[in-house]
Amino acid sequence: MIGTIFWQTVRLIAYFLGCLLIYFLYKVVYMPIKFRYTYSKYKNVFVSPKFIPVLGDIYYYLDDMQNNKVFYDHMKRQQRSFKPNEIDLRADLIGTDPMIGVVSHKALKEVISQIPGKIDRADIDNTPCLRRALLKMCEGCFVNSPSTKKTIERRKSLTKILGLNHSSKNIPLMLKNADIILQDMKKKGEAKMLDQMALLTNRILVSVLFGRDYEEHMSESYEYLYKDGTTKKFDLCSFFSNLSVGMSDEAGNLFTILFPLLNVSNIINPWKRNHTNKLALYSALKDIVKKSQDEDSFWNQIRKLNEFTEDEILVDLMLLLSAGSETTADNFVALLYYLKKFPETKEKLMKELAQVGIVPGCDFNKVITMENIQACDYLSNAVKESLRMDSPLNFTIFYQAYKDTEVCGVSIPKGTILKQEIAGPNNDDKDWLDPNTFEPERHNTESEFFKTSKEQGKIQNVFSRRTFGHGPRMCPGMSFATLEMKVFAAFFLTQMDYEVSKEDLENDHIGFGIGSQFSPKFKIS
Ligand code: HEM
Repeated sequence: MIGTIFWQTVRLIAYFLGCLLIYFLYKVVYMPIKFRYTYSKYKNVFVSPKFIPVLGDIYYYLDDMQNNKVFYDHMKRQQRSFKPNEIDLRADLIGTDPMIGVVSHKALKEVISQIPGKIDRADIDNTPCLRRALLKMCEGCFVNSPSTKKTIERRKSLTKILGLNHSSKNIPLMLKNADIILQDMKKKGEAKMLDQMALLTNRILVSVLFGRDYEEHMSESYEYLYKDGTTKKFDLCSFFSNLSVGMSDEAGNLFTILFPLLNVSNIINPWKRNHTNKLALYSALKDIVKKSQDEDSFWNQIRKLNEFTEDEILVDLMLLLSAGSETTADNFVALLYYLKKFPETKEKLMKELAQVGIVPGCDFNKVITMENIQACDYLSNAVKESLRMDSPLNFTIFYQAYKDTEVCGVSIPKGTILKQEIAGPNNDDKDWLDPNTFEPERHNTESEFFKTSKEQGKIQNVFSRRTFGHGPRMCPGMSFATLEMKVFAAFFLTQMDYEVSKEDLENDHIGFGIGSQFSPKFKIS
C-alpha cells in the first residue's frame, strides 16, 4: 500500500516536471526561435544578430550596462546603423516575449492609420505577460484596455483637465513644492537628483489629482511591507516611490518573465507583498479624497461628471500618478545634466530668462509666470532637445494586433504585440544633424543650425520626434509635463548652483530614462 502511494507520488512529480520542461522548451526555445526565423525572412525587419535564450534582447541591455553605457544605448546605435529606407520594423524579444517595434516613419503612419480598427492598445487584462510594473499598479485603468467607448470617454475627461489652460493654474503649486525640495537639498549640500525630482513631481501630482490640501488629511506615515516581513513607516509620496521601485523590480524578476500567471495571481512574494502595499496606498488615497475640500482636484472635477465610478476614477488617477511622476523628473535631470555638459547652451538660456526678469535671487513667485515662460523660445527648445536626446521611455506602452494585418508588407498576425520605437528614431542621424550634441537651436526653424541641417538633408518631421508617442493613444500629459519642465528650469537654474561629477559629464553614453542604472549625485548650493 505504502509502496503504491510512493510510486504514484513519484509518477505525479515526474509528470509535473515533464510538463514544466515541455512548457519551458516551448516558451524559452521554440517560440522565440520561430519568431526570429519568421521575421528574419523580411529584409525590412531588423532582427538582432545574437539569440540568448531566456534573455532575448535583454542581453543587449545588460551588455550596455556592463560597458558603462545607459541600458538602452544599443537602440540608438542600431538605429544609426540602418541604411536609409531599409528598416521599417524590428523584431524584439523582451525576455521571452516577442514584440514588433515600429521604426520607420512609413511604418508608424501605417500603424496609426490602423488604430483602433486593426491595431489598438494591448488588452493587458487578457495578456498576462504584459501585466507588469506600473501597468499593474493601476489595473483596470483605461491605459490597459483597447479604445472602447468607455475607454475613450475616460481618456477624454482627463485630457481636458490636463490641457495647458488648466495646467498653467498650477504654476504656483509647482514653485511652492520646488522651493521646499530645494531648501532641503541645500541643507544637505548634495542630492540624488533623480530621487529628489521624482519626489517633487510626485508631490505636485498628488496635490492636483487628489487635493491641494492632501497633507492635512494624510496620516503622518504609512506602513510599507518589506521583503523580510518587517515594516517601515513612510510619508505618502515616499511610500509611492518605494512601491514604484518594487513593482519595477518585479517586472525584471525572471519568474515574472517565465511564468506570468504567478505575477497575475499575487499569491506568493514578491507579487503578494507589492499587492498588499498597493492596496494600502489605494486605501490611503481614498481616505484623502473623502476628506479633501479642494473642489478643483481632478478627483472632484471628474466625479462631478457623474459618468464614472469611484473605482474607475481612482485607478485612472493612479495611472496619471504613475505615468507622470518619474517621466518628467528623469527628463528634467537630463536637462540639468546637458546644460552642464554644454555650458554655452546654459549661458544662452540664462540670458533669455534674464530678459523677462528671471534672474538669480529674483522673487520667483512674481516672475515665473505663464506669460514669461511662453516668451522664452530658447527655454522651450532646450526642453524639446532634452526630451529628444534622452526620452524617459525608450518605447511606448504596448499595442496589439486585433486582426491579422500588414505593416510595410510585413505580415502581422492577430495577437502580435507592437510598440512604437522612441530612443532610436529620436537619435537617428538620418533625420538629425549631430544627434549626440545638445543643440536647442535644431528646433528653431529660423536658426543657422536648422538651415545647415536642412542643407545636409537632415529633415526632421513630426515622426522624428517620438517622445510622447503618436496617434490616438499618445501621451495626454504632454502639455503638463513640458510646462513643469520649463517652470522647474526657470526656478532651479536661477535659485541654485549645481555641480555634476566629471566622470558623469565625460560619459557620452549616459542617460536617465526610466530604469536607468545611473543615479547622479549633484552638489547643490
Ligand atoms: C516627460 C514626461 C512624459 C513623457 C516622456 C511621457 C511619455 C509617454 C508615452 C511615450 C506614452 C505612450 C504613448 C503611446 O503608447 O502611444 C505615454 C502615455 C501616457 N501618459 Fe505620458 N509621458 C510623460 C508625462 C506624463 C504626464 C505628466 C502624465 C499625466 C499627468 C502622463 C499621462 C499619460 C497617460 C495617461 C498615458 C496613457 C495614454 C493612453 O493609453 O491613452 N504622461 N506617455
